[in-house]
Amino acid sequence: MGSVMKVAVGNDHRGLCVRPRVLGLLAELGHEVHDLGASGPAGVDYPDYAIPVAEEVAAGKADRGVLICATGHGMCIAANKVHGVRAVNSRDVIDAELSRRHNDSNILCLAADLLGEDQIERIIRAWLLTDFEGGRHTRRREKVDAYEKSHENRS
Ligand SMILES: O=C(CO)[C@H](O)[C@H](O)COP(=O)(O)O
Repeated sequence: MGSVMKVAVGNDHRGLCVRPRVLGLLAELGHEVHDLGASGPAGVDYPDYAIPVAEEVAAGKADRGVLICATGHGMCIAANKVHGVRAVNSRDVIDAELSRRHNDSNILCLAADLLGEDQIERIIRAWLLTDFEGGRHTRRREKVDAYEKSHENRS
């Protein structure tokens, strides 16, 4: 059992099918969930969900974020535009764990079209429980942070 976190969650219409399972899992694990996802089947645009979740994480209002669309790609691209976000699109448990251990990922994107619900649950459980290793990985993360900071005010 890991520590209790605030987790912001977003989905578009294609992530709607797995939304109940994801929200239920996070609640079952005892996390504080902020649901920012689409609640109906009408076609929507993933940036409208990825960016609010990413902004919550970047502002420290949420510890982590989970985003779901058909492939995970659009959510991941949009979330990574927000400074301070390290979003990854994970397809398996090892991949998700490595993104925590080496990259300190703070948003997990998932592909509702390509992953079964059981696999999504396994990935989320592992990702939430895995810590950043620090050490040499901190130096590398800091280089990314420094680049981001030096470009903050450029248009
Ligand atoms: O995966 C996605 C973005 O990466 C979207 O969920 C997907 O592109 C939506 O497609 P459509 O409008 O055809 O339902």
